Amino acid sequence: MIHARGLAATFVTGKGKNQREVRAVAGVDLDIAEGEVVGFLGPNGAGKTTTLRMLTTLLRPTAGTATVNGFDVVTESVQVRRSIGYVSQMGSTFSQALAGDEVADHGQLYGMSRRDAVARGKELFSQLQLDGLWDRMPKNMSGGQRRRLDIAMGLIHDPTLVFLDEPTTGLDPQARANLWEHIAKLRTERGATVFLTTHYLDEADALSDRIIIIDNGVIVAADTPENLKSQVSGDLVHLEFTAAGPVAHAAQRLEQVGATEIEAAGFGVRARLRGSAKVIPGLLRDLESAGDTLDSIEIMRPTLDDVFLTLTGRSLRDAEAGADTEEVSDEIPA
Ligand SMILES: Nc1ncnc2c1ncn2[C@@H]1O[C@H](COP(=O)(O)OP(=O)(O)OP(=O)(O)O)[C@@H](O)[C@H]1O
Repeated sequence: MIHARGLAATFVTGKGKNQREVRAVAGVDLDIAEGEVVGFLGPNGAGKTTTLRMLTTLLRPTAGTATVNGFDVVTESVQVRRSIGYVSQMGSTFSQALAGDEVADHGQLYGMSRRDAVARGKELFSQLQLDGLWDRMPKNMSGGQRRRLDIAMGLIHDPTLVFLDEPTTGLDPQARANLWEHIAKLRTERGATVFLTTHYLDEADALSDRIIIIDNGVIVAADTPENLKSQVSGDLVHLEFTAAGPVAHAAQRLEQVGATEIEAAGFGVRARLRGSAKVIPGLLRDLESAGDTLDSIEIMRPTLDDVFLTLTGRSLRDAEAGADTEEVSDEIPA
């Protein structure tokens, strides 16, 4: 479905002495099979949107090659565009038109007859829980409804491959969860392949068969969420005692059972521990028989943020905080 080799995009920004090159995407290889839901994850400015724009033919690669649905993104851009659905980060519904008309117009742009476009649009409105909103202006819809309308526009011509750029950004948790359901159904009910960018770790985890992590324009990992998380060195275990006394003993016991990254502070100790479900009961018995009174215990399974931290040495949230926030021009090549 999608194959890319050495895909790269470099932008030149500024003028004269201030001119500089930004390597937004620095040689990306991708292979995405039919029916996969792939989450493309990375901090702000990592190169997600730029990669997506190259794959959807909105931006010409500086180097490398890519085929989408068997068509070359540079020499067969028209065929690529016709065969995909694309829902951009900004959404596409700004006009004063009624929602249903916009969706049907969009279908006609793809060569559908008005009749087919309206019929298909109505079907999509019903599937995306937009019933009754055909004659409403998008500006009078809620954020979640507008995002689902964007998705209806992206699906009107029945593409088998759908690109979604940050589909749930700005939505409240309930609207996000609702959109997740619809995205999951794209595959289960329509057999679509979905390539979505996000910086929500929970979203990537919940929706994707496979996750591709990009950082500074380079892919740093590509695997199933489970495999990625199993690379992280164990669960995070946090033991809290009623006094400082037992902390040193607990840290020692944790070390003996193979824990790493042991940190003791105040009345507590935290560490990474592989197979914690098997090890913890014995450890607790030992502590109890030594008279160490435990106040609380918390065991946290590794998250995709831990994966990002292991791979890059930074937390995804810190990476976001330090992201390049420079204003950029929007170049769409001829
Ligand atoms: N048209 C442009 N001109 C100059 N620089 C650009 C342009 N588009 C993107 N960039 C730069 O390329 C880098 C990657 O940007 P991109 O939008 O692909 O990141 P992203 O991972 O999608 O980020 P976000 O999560 O914030 O959408 C950033 O440093 C950005 O400033």
